[in-house]
Amino acid sequence: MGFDFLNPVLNRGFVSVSSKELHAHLNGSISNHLLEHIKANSENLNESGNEAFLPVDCSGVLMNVNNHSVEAANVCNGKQSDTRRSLKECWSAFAKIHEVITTPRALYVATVNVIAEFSKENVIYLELRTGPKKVHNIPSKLSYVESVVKGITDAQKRFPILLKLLISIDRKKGEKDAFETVELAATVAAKYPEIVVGIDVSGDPQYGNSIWIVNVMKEARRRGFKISCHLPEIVNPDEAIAFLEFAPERLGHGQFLHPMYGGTAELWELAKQKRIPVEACISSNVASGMAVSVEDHIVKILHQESLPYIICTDDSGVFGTTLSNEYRKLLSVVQLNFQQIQNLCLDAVAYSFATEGEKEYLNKIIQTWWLEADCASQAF
Ligand SMILES: CNc1ncnc2c1ncn2[C@@H]1O[C@H](COP(=O)(O)O)[C@@H](O)[C@H]1O
Repeated sequence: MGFDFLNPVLNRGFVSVSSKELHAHLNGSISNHLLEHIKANSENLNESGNEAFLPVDCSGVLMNVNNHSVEAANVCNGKQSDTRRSLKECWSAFAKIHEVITTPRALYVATVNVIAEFSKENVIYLELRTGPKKVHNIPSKLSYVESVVKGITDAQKRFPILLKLLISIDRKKGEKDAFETVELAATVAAKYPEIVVGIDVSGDPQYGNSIWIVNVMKEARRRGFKISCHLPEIVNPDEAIAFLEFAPERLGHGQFLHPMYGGTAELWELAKQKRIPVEACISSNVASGMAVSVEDHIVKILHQESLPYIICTDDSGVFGTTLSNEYRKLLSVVQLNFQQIQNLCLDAVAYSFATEGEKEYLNKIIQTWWLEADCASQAF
C-alpha cells in the first residue's frame, strides 16, 4: 500500500519501541523455543538457583533466544506458515503449554523470559495477564501468582520495560472460581499495588454465562480493578450487549460486533456509542478462524469509523507473532501516515492501566522516539 518508507522503521523496531503491549496471555506468549527449553530442563529445575539452566544467565534469562517469528514457530510446530488453528486447537495448544509449566520455578523462568522476549523487541510497556492455577507441583493459586509477580519484579530490575499484571478469570471454570479469583487478586494487589492492577475475563467462550460474568466484573470494579473483557469469540450478540452495557475499560477482540461479521445493527450502534477501546489481535483472530483474513479483520472498520483500538499480540508464542508483525499486518489493510501511527502508540498509553505519572513518562519516551524515527525516515 505504498508504506515501504515505514519498513526500515518497523524493521528497526521503532514502532514497538514506542509501543505498548496490552493484551498478552502469559502462557500463550511462551515461544516454542522457551517451552522446549523448559521441557528439556524440567527434571533439573529446583527452587534454589539457576545452575540447572546452562543457557540461562544469572538473572534466569535465556541466552540466545530467537525472537518469535512465524517461520521459527512453524519450524517448531512442523506446520506451514498459513496453518490455521481453530479455536478448539488453541485450547489444546494452551493445555499442552500448561502441561510443561509444572512448578513455581518453571513459571518464574517462563515469566522472566517472556518479558525478556518482549523487551528484546523493544516493547517498553507490557501488561501480562494470566489465570492462577493450582496444578501439578504448583501448590496453590496464591503461589502461582507470587511466582509470576517475582518474575515480573526481577525482570523489571533488568529490562527497560514497565510491567503490569492482570489476573485472568477463566470463564470455563465457572462463577465460584471467578469470585475467588477476584478475591485472590485483591489479596495480591494489596501486597503489590503497582503491579497487580487489573482483571481479565477470558477463556473458552462456549462456557460461562454472561449474567454471572457481569456480576463478577462489578465486584472486580468495586475492588478497584480495571477490567479488560474478551468479547465472545463466537457469535453471541446478547452477551456482547451485556458486556458493552457494563463497559469494561477495554474489550478483547470484538470481531463479532459488526453486522458484516455476525453482529447486529443494535450491537454496532451500542459499540459506537460506548467507544470502549478494543484490543485488536489480528494474527490470533485470523489463525483461530475468527476473522477470515487480515482484510476482513474488524480493525479495518474500527479505524474507518474512528473508534478506539490498540494493536496487540494475544498469544505471541502460540500464534508465532510479534508486536511489530501485528503493526505490519495493520498497515497492509489500513492506510496510516507517520503521525497516525504515533497517535496509535500514544492512544495505547492512554488506554493502558498505568498510573497518570507512568503515562506521562511513557508519552515522553514515545515522542522522543518518533522524533528520531521521523529524522531516520527522512534519511531513507
Ligand atoms: C485466542 N484468544 C483467546 N480467547 C480467550 N481466552 C484466551 C485466548 N488466548 C488465551 N486465552 C486464555 O489464556 C490462557 C493462557 O494463558 P494463561 O495460562 O492464563 O497464562 C488460556 O488457557 C485461555 O484461558
